[in-house]
Amino acid sequence: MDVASGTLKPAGQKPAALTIEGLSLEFPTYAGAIKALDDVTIEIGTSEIVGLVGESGCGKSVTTMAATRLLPEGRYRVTAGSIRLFGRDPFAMGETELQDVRGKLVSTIFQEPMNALNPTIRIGKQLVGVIQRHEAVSEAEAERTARGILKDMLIGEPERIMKAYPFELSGGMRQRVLIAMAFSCNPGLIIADEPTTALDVTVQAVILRLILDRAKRTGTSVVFISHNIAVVSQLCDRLYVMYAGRIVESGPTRAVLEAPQHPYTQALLRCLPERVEPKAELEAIPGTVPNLLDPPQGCFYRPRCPEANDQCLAKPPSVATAPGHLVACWRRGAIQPSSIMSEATL
Ligand SMILES: Nc1ncnc2c1ncn2[C@@H]1O[C@H](COP(=O)(O)OP(=O)(O)OP(=O)(O)O)[C@@H](O)[C@H]1O
Repeated sequence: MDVASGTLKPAGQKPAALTIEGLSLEFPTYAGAIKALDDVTIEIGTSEIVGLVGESGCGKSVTTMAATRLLPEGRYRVTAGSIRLFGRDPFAMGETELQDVRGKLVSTIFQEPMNALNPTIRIGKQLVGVIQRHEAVSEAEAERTARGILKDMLIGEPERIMKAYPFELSGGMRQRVLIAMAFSCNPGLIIADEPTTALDVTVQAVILRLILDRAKRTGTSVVFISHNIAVVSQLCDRLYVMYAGRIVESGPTRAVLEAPQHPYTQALLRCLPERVEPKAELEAIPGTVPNLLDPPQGCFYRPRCPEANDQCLAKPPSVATAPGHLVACWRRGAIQPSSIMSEATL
């Protein structure tokens, strides 16, 4: 099954970059199990640019970290579902295979580049090290590749940057270096986990564009993770909207923006600062996100949802409302979606 579109794929087609089907995952704690993911289904096709959006703590990072086995081993339990990275099960991989996959097939760009760079080693040496770890090339060749990718990241003086230590660079420059590192082994999939949240707004757009442009040129799939639906909408072919560990809506970006069906997606769009008049008060979604130790019965958005009724005491199934557009809501269509988009200024 092609999970994204609900259609059958022709036999022999290349496996998707990432397929997650019905994944449920929890963190056991003394206070009980934190149910971080519940029945999450996601598919990222080859060369596809996909956004994963939702409020802080909804499970965006846990989803992709589970897929790349970056969650702390022994501290979580997968209670249902499956993951395939380029057709392979990451949970069936040994440490060597896993190291090979991370870097060669999948690279993650995190929010804080300082944590990902070694502060005591010059940038050039780190970049060359990454390239040589994954490709049998000479040091001179790896240096040439490193310089080329840095130039691609609009770094005017790659020589100077290669000689620098991480602390000598601005936050934006460090993030460009990390992006260069992520692309340096031509991975099939890049996971960009809030890569610009720590940067100035002016730098953010440039960095996101750099990732997108390079990915498009190289045919790399990208998952952009963000709490800002406006930001990812400008970059992605498809969107997944997450709430309290569940995917509540997914579909082609245009369809989700122009006809959002889930009251949570509609609320996210209403709360965009971009559509608020200058000096007007910003709207917020009333209520708070549920406690994942003890989530509410049925639809997790029910306690905050203005449309909820007794039917919402049962878990809503994911239903296709248009080709590739899936919504998990009993009350889908209860609000006229067009009224939201006509107000929004995306
Ligand atoms: N190692 C862990 N141990 C216990 N709970 C965890 C662990 N990692 C994540 N969680 C919990 O899992 C839930 C999902 O977290 P996650 O980091 O995926 O959210 P997120 O949507 O990426 O949020 P943010 O936008 O703030 O990064 C949260 O309730 C979080 O507290």
